[in-house]
Amino acid sequence: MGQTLYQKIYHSHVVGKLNASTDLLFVDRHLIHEVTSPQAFSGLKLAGRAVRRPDLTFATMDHNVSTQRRSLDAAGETSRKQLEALAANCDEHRIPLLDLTHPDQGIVHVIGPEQGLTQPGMIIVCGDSHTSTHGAFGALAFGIGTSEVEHVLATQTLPQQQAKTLKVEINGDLPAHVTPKDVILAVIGKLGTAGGNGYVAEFCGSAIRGMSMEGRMTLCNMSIEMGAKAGLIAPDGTTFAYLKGKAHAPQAEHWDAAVSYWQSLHSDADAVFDKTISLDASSISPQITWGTNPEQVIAVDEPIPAPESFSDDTKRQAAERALQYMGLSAGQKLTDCAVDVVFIGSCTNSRIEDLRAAASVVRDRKVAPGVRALVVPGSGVVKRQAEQEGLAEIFKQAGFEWREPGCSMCLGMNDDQVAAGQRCASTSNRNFEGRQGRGARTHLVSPAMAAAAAIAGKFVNVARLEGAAQ
Ligand SMILES: CC(C)[C@H](C(=O)O)[C@@H](O)C(=O)O
Ligand code: SF4
Repeated sequence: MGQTLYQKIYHSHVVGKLNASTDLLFVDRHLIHEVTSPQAFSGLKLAGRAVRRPDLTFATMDHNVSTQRRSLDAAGETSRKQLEALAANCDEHRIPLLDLTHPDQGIVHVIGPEQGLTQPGMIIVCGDSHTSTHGAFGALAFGIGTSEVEHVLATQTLPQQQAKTLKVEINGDLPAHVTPKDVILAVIGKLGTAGGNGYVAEFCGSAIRGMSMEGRMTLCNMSIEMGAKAGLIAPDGTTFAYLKGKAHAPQAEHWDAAVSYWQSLHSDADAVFDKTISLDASSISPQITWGTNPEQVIAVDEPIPAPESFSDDTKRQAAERALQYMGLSAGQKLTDCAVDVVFIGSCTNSRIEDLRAAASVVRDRKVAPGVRALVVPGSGVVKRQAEQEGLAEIFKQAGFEWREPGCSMCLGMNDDQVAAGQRCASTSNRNFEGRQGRGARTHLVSPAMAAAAAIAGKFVNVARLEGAAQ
């Protein structure tokens, strides 16, 4: 029987067997940031151990940084301490760090691919759940806990058990204005936030093949939001073209050898998946979440479902509670709801293509009065490119704030928060209670939809925004 892509990568990394079901896997890349690494380094110090492979470990500052000004203390005392600890640990163990003075600093899941650190066939881990993003390159990438971060720092290996395999097949053409963000929200809406529990998902089908690397990253980024351990896409010409020439990508004579290995990284025709779901791309409309988990999602023109429409008790109760928290009622249309804040950013949607999509909606228009709108590029590389392409100017002219790179308003860990009761159109990946600040109400959307909301001052189907570009 053939193997799935996941199984191929898993098996090629086994360096030891710990018991009947647990293997020890070699880790090719360990990415670290300021939030989940300090305790791991303390543990290492207590045990008197060194970092085993500082050359395979890479750090960036992202969660706690201020995107308003480049200073370690700009987002408060706790942030400053964590950022300083990261800098000291990287210095002591000779780990490369993209700090606030580095021109390429940015969100960990944006910088990895950009620097060519993320490559097909690798195992990539990070103390961060959205490490699944890197799966877009055909790497097995997943988030780990702080004690596992310590284990990887000390040994460059990780004990693992094999996950089940889930195939998510998406064929057909996406309608105009429907983006990879809408696709993954629709998949989560169908599968539920627990539907992927215990699985590694592989996305395939003609709609996936047609996506850029940025789009594939958006998709894999949110595979954790359906409970999957990781999301994967087999590498192809699009992947190779993206990687060619990147700083850490294989160079010169190593390139061809790497590509010929990468070409073997796909699920065999006779591989058997434990579960399969499929979706027709042409049936997907722009999506928006109405509740407090990413599964509570609808097409933007649909009415909010009634809690009674859920047959499952837990889901019904979750819907009731979500409506209360969100200040919404069943049957209401989100296109009748005003927005207070628009956030375009996060490791889901802060790459150049996301900013291009948003800018094409914003061009020659103005942010509606009373709406606070910000664009936070995912990295210094994205920021520079957006400035060169004139996108930054389009945003600023329209009344958006144009920021420095970082996680920003994706989560309330820095100086960007949504106030209690305010409604935010956000391109991030989580709409949990309090995620963007205590009492904040988050609606997850694509960059184009967020941009349209900023202009209209309320949620609107970007396809119907008068004279919408694209
Ligand atoms: C802070 C970090 C541990 C967390 C994660 O693991 O995902 C964060 O990035 C998030 O998005 O909630
Ligand atoms: S941008 Fe948001 S989701 Fe991504 S790593 Fe930062 S906090 Fe987590």
